[in-house]
Amino acid sequence: MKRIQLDITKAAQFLSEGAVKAYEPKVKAAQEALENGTCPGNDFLGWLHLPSSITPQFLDEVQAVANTLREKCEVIVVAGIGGSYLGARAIIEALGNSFAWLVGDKANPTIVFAGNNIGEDYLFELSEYLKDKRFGVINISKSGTTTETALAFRLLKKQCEEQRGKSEAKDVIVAITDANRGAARAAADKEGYKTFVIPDNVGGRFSVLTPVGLLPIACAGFDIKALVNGAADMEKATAPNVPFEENIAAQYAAVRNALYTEQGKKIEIMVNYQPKLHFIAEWWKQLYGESEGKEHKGIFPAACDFTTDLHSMGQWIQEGERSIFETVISVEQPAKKLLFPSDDENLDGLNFLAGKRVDEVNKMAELGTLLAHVDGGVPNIRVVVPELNEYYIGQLIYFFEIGCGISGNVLGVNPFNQPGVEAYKKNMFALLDKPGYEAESKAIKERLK
Ligand SMILES: O=P(O)(O)OC[C@H]1O[C@H](O)[C@H](O)[C@@H](O)[C@@H]1O
Repeated sequence: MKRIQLDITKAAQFLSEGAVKAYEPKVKAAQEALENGTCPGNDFLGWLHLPSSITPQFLDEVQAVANTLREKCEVIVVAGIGGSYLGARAIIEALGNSFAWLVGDKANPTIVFAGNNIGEDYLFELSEYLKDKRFGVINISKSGTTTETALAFRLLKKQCEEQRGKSEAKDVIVAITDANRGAARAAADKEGYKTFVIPDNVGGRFSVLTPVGLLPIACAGFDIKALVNGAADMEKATAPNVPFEENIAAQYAAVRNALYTEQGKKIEIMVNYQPKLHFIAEWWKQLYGESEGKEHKGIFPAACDFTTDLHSMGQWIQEGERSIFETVISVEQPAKKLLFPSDDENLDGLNFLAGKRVDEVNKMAELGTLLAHVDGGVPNIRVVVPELNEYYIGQLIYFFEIGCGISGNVLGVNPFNQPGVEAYKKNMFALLDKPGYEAESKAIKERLK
């Protein structure tokens, strides 16, 4: 099996000589602190050796529950937000057919997502769509109290029970939540749902290799053993004993910190050339954004889909403020093969491409863009993925997780908390007159007068 590769040469050229190497001691210290559990947030390190500690028996148990849902449901609604949503969606979309919901795939259930917004139209339209479907629900929330998810789940549970009857609904609703606390746990215990526990020491954004990601991914028909294998191989390849030059997570953490502190590159744009990777970037944005954006520090993680966004954001990237760098996920081999046909009339002038694979054009777009953006002053990091399958996606996931753990420690923040996300919730509850928020309600309404 191949390994994901990292090429930082087109980023390092923007830095002073030896700048990446200069980060070696800091990166080593960060890795040791993670390994020894001496870093800030050390009660959230359960993800660190998760891939190598998942047993085949556990994966069999997840698969068995997935098989039951697959048998009994034509649609499975995955309810969750943030870390309880993005990993599953990222992997399912990266591995799936781009038109999954249109192709009438009889072998696999349709997976849809809810609980990640409060859009009334979204929820109404979802419930309309589900009306004549045999559907099940995976209710995912680590805290078990997240409003968006709880709201969607209340609607979905009611609809599922109305359509299938309470006792059958019980068999197609699964909860993934805390072992003891939260409303999702209370409902699961009362109704007798099958449950999986999100370990206390695995934070939401690091939880994709727990049942949070594994169950929906298995339900979609993908190989969770290969996924975990890929992650476990990357765990080995990025272990603290791997020399700095060979450790791609250490290199990634070093180069992005060097670009940030030495060159003032405050925005990292994750770029893909395969539309099905869009949600990998969404997952990555939460991982790095919530981990590093605190104490008024941190690189802002952004994302673009190329070549799509070259026709919109391309101008800004080429010539706007020079505060950005790019991290490109480059897929070596597409899964499918499509050749450009020749055309006798050649009205579009594209006969020079006849007989070439579509990917050959995509790769030249990628190379041309890389050179243009580097010429325009945008440092470029390339993450090369051999192909999009479960094994390499597993590698990619762990690479970004460990890279994030190291990078956040090098930056000097606690990468495993997210105190800032509470501010909007407090205001929202106060504005909605949630019981227990009486004083806040009064204060916020004063401000709005
Ligand atoms: O899994 P839950 O407890 O429902 O949390 C879902 C998400 O929402 C929170 O507000 C946090 O910002 C995220 O880190 C978390 O992943």
